[in-house]
Amino acid sequence: MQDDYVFPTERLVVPRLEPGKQPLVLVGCGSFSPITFLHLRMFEMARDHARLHSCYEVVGGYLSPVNDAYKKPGLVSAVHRVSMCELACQSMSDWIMVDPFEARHDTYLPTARVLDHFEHEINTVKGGVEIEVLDPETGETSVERRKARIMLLAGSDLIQTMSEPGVWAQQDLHHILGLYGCFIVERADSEIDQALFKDSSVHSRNALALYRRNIFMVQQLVRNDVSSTKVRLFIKRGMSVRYLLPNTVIDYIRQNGLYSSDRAPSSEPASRPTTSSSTPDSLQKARR
Ligand SMILES: Nc1ncnc2c1ncn2[C@@H]1O[C@H](COP(=O)(O)OP(=O)(O)OP(=O)(O)O)[C@@H](O)[C@H]1O
Ligand SMILES: NC(=O)c1ccc[n+]([C@@H]2O[C@H](COP(=O)(O)O)[C@@H](O)[C@H]2O)c1
Repeated sequence: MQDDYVFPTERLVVPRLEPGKQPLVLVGCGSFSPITFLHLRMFEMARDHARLHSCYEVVGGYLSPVNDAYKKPGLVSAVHRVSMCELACQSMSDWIMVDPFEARHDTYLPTARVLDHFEHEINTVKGGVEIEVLDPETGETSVERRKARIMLLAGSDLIQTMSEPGVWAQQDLHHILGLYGCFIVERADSEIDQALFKDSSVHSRNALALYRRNIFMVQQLVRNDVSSTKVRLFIKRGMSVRYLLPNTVIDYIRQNGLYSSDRAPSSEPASRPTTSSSTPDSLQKARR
């Protein structure tokens, strides 16, 4: 990891928590090649869902673009993907941040390790997040620190892969779903089979059923089916992608000539993870 890395915290909000609510930080892991409006919208949907239907209040949101070593087709260099995510957040959001830690790491990082990084930075290094506390007797407010819950934010296609063999290490699933949890935004072409979560199903011993209470399903009340794959295809064909992603990102893509040819996405050398079965190659094979 490079020396100039600084964990971004400048957009963490300081909410006045209602009684019984706990602070929550959402971590969106993905390729973001390129980032679309739907990726940003996922954070808004999850924040509403948390406020209305859970004991959590979102205090921060992070995009964590995957490392180049993930080698997913269509992945342009992490330098570009991080830049596009930063442009999107700067121009479109006042609370979503980009953490380049995973993208800049020497090797691919399984999602469990990425969430550990957020837990470490927010709850160990910072000692938690700031929240506003109201003294009911005096009516005065003060700011105090509380540990934040860290959760993964993903689309329903990702949670489906959690029951596919070879994509996730079992110990990672127990770690991600048991220790952290996730907000899952439904995706048009990835209907969730509820049997995945039922104790009586054949999946009852798997992590999805075991930690069902830590998995929050977020309905898309206004369906948006945009995907990075479609955006890349449109650009390659010379078609318009306006209103599918921020103009700042469209300008960046044009200036850097991204996605217009089948050029290899990155020339950076990638080393392999050795700690679990979740190697980039095994993940991509399992998902083909
Ligand atoms: N239209 C969508 N609805 C719900 N979730 C989505 C949608 N598009 C992306 N996501 C989710 O956003 C996260 C990050 O997306 P990522 O860039 O990895 O995938 P993607 O947009 O499907 O890209 P690609 O098309 O390159 O596979 C993933 O968890 C994915 O499930
Ligand atoms: N074993 C793992 O940790 C594992 C498996 C599959 C996807 N992921 C993550 O999910 C995110 C999205 O991946 P896809 O773009 O392949 O859906 C990426 O950040 C990737 O690292 C992690």
